[in-house]
Amino acid sequence: MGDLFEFHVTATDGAARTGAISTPRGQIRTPAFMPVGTAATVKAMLPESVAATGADILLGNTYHLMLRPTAERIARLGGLHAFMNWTGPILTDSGGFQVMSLADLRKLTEEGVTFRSHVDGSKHVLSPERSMEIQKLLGSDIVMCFDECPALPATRDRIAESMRLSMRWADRSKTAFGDRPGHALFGIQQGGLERDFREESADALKAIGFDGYAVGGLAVGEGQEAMFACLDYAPAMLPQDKPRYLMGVGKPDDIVGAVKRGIDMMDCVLPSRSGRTGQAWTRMGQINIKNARHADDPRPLDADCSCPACRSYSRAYLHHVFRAGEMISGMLLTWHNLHYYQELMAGMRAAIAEGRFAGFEADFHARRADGDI
Ligand SMILES: O=c1[nH]cnc2cc3nc(NCCN4CCOCC4)[nH]c3cc12
Ligand SMILES: [Zn+2]
Repeated sequence: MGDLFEFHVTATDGAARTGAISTPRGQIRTPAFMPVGTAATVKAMLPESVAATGADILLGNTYHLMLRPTAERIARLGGLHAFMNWTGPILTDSGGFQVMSLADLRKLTEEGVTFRSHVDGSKHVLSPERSMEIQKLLGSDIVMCFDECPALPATRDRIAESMRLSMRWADRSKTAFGDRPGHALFGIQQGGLERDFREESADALKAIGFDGYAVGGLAVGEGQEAMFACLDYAPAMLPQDKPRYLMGVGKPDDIVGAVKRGIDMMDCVLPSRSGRTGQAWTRMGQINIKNARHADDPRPLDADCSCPACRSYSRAYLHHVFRAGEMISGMLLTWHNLHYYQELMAGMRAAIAEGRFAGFEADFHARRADGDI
């Protein structure tokens, strides 16, 4: 019996890789996109619908679940998989990123972060140890280290100080995580856009040793050009035989550029959040379905898309239900967007396996019109 958590690269094309992560709850085909299931649900989707889009793994947010319904209650009810009826792998984040962006009255020390819930004002603590305890109670398959992600732009001193704190927290996370066969702990590289700090962070993480490595500290306002410039060197600093996870990314063209640079896993609220606001992502570009010009259009969003929205509904219908504020509007566009994202991942996996990623990338950009279509 091999390791319960194992990553196999089956083909490479330049820096791009394709393969699979085997876990006790099933395979994760890489490169993989993880839909975000913030409060134990991918908003507007049934779990079986999320599976039908081709997603192998979901992301759960520790910050939200620890506040409501609490990790202890989810554990008493059998863990997050049973609770939300998702039998595949789940990755949970550590809560560190969201506590800094969502909570009130935060106080950050070497120990961790104390804060008040944005839900009911109750006081809470997050630390490497408490984050590991929460993620264990949730039963997640891939656990993220508790880290600090500095907002950009930031001075080199601030970036170095924050990165070194995150590395001390990574060590404490690993100690608190312990030895849990079949469960993985991922470290998170920090260092902003500073090559030397990225190297120092990668070295620190490799010395501790993790089952996978995330590239953190990006998609925080630096812009695509600066993010790609960092991805031109940062992923290669991480072990090539372990999964590399780029956190919080992104738009379809961000995703193609990240996979090109050696990223194996990504997550983003964009396809689901923008689906609820009427923004459809397609192989031809973006469609804002609320725009009046769709009111009489009998065509589907994308005639080549096999999702339920494109198979059975016109742009005119989607325009109507969005304008009328009907619940089906968010359901259909979320499903389409998640389906499109998974189709993009499947297309890249096949292209890398067949050594034609450059052609895939060229075709991806050639198809996309600028602006609304
Ligand atoms: O270093 C990190 N450590 C732990 N979690 C993270 C999460 C992160 N999420 C983003 N970006 C998210 C950007 N989203 C784009 C769509 O709209 C919501 C924000 N960057 C991130 C960096 C980190
Ligand atoms: Zn569709």
